[in-house]
Order: sequence, then C-alpha cells, then structure tokens
Amino acid sequence: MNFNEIAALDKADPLANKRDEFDLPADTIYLDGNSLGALPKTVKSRVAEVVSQQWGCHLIRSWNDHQWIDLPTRVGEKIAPLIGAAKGQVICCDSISVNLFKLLSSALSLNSQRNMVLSTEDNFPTDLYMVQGLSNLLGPELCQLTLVAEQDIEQSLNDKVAVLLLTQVNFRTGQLLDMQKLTKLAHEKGILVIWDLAHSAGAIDVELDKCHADFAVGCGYKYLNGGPGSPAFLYVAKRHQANVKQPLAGWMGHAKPFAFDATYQGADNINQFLSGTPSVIAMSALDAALDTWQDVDMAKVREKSIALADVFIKLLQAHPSLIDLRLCSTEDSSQRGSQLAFAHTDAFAICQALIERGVIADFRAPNILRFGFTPLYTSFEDVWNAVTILVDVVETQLYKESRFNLAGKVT
Ligand SMILES: Cc1ncc(COP(=O)(O)O)c(C=O)c1O
Ligand SMILES: Nc1c(O)cccc1C(=O)C[C@H](N)C(=O)O
Repeated sequence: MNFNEIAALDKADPLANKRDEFDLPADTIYLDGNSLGALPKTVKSRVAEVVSQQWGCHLIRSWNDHQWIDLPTRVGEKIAPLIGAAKGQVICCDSISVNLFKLLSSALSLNSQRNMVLSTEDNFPTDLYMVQGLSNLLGPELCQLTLVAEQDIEQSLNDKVAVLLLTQVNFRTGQLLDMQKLTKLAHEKGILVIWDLAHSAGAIDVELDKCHADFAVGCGYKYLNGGPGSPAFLYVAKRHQANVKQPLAGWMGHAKPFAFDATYQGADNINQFLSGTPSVIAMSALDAALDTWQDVDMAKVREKSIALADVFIKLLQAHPSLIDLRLCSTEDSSQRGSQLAFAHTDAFAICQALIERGVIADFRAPNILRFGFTPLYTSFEDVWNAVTILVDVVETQLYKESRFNLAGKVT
C-alpha cells in the first residue's frame, strides 16, 4: 500500500469529520482508546458548567432543576441504542466490577437449582474475582467458578451451569465471541448469560435484544469516551426485571427513595439496580460524551474499525524488519473486536519507545503490545504514521536503550 491509497481511504471516510469533535494533542497518535477514550470537546464545557453553574450556583436545587436525580436513567437510555437495547433495560451506575456482583447474584438466584458460573480462563481478571468473592460469601454450594479455554465454551455448556459469564471481546487478543450463537446454545441448556461489553460498546455493533441476551455490563471510559473512572452501565432484559432482586439494595434503587422508608422495596423497573448516589460530575461528563454518538451509525463504525486494523496489519506485514512481532489476534476481521495484539519478547520496551515517539499503544503482561482503533478519531494516516514510527523504533533498535526497560509502569 502506498500513501496515496491511505489518503484516498481518509477522503472516502464518512466518519472523518468526527475527529474535530475531540481534543487530541497534535504530536500524538492515539492508539489506546480501547483503554481510555479521548476527550470529546463537549465534555470540557459540560463539566465546567456542571461545576460552576449547577453545583456552584444552584447548589442542592440542581437535583431537581438540572435533573441530577435522573442522570443514571438518562445516560442509560443514551447508551441503549449503541448496544442494541430497547428502552427501560439499561442504567448507568457504579463500575463494571460492582455491577457484575449485582448481576451474578441476580442470575444465580434465577437459576437456583444450579451453582456453577462458567467463564473463560483468559477473561479480564476482575470478572473472575467477582465470582470468587461471591463464592466466598455464598459458599461453593451456591456459587462455584469453572474456567475453560475460549474454544471449549460450547462443549462445556451442560445442566450444571447456572450462569455463563463472557466478555464479548477478549481484552488481550481482541477475539470476538459470537453473542448470538453462544446465547442461544446456553439458553437451550437452561443457562443464563452475562455479557461484559467493556471492549464492545462503541466499538462494534452489539445487538443485545436481537441476541435475546439476559444481562450485560460495560464501561464508559473506553470507546464511549466518558473519561477516566467514568461510571459503568448494566443491562437487564425486560423479561427478567420483575423476577430478580439484586443484593446491593440501596436507597436509589428503592421504589420511593424520598419516602425514606425503613423497609426496602425495590423499584419494579431497571432503577432497582441502582445502589447509592450517582457521581454527578463524572456521569455528566459521560452524558456529554454520548452526544458525540447521536448521529453515528454503528455499522459505519464497525466497517471503519475493521478497515483501520486491516490496513495496520497489511502495512506491518510489508516490513520484513517487523517479522518478530507475532500477531496474536485473528486475521479474520469478523472474529475480532477493534484492537490488535502482537507478542514480542521486548514488547514492554517497544511500547515505551513508541510512546516517547508520540505513538500511544499499551503493554499487557507478559509480552503483548496492544493497538486500539477508535473510528471516531483515528484516521488511516494515523495508522500509516504509527507503522512508520514502529518500523523506525525496531530498525534503529531504539527500544533497546536502557530507559525503555522500566518494568512495572502502567501503560
Ligand atoms: C473486560 C473488562 N471488564 C472489566 C474491566 C474493568 O472493570 P471496572 O469498571 O470495574 O474497573 C475491564 C478493564 O478495565 C475489562 O477489560
Ligand atoms: N480500566 C483501566 C483503569 O481504570 C486504569 C488503567 C487501565 C485500565 C484498563 O484499561 C484495563 C483494561 N480493561 C484493559 O483492557 O487492559
């Protein structure tokens, strides 16, 4: 591929103008939006307004005047269309970890004849830790974690499994699991499914309702660009809402929070999954970030995400000097999320050298160099320039300089 072809791809890109809606440093090629999304310009003004006007001037009146009290529902409803969910099923609150606790417990109680939670050994650790914590609390007779390799999920579905807990896009390899097929197979065996959409929401065209998903969680700080520590969201299919009781019963999930009743009575809708007071400033930032998505077609996002990664692979494979970077993600774009993983013995040092040269990627232990592709603000020219710099870092052996070998840094 030559540069003219790259320029033509940018020219034909229907999402190209979205980049202007983000604040990105001029000297940076940001390929880490799969970990922390970039800053939408609208977030800056919204946060300033929330702090100085809503909080500073209107003080406590803002719970009503600026509808702070409805933020979790409003933000949930803005996320819903991005993940294929009809109204009344998504709410914004807490972190993925905390929301998983609520949903794991809910799903186990719906399927109380069984005790096994089946997940994958390469799942993001917090998902597994939440099951382990719940198992310690409830005892193994009520909750027991079983781990299998991703390729063994199907054959491990049996009548002992109560809940299948899967992350749709693997955080290391980018492997995309087939939500439609696995949900169907699980249901045929009487298993409920919880999907972790951390690496899918805003990256691929998720279809929760179409796949008859039961439960899902996801975060606001990656592809949705809500900022560091942005609140997460959860999805509970309408058909389950009347039959579940989540364990972190808090006053915000009460049917009438301001009745201040001593007895808990959960709301009869998705609001029952709230626990405490929403983090208004952070949730307002996510609310503003979601406005960027309002005119975006997820099918176009997916198309561009695939094209960006495919171009990256093609350019990289054209350089014999990069032969030691072994692609660990599948080359089959239909089975991949929006990121690529490469294994290399010096992955950490290469990542550090790239960052010094303005290409922000990340390292995941033990030896993975990860590149994320965020179609709203990444151009094909970015991909071209990133590969050019990568080639230079490897060919000049810049990464071998001792300053790049500082183990233990968060990347
Ligand atoms: C698949 C997955 N689940 C969960 C998390 C983190 O969850 P939390 O919002 O609790 O930090 C991550 C990464 O941040 C992740 O990649
Ligand atoms: N979520 C993170 C955080 O709060 C701080 C630092 C890094 C992260 C992460 O991106 C972890 C992430 N889920 C991953 O895919 O590696």
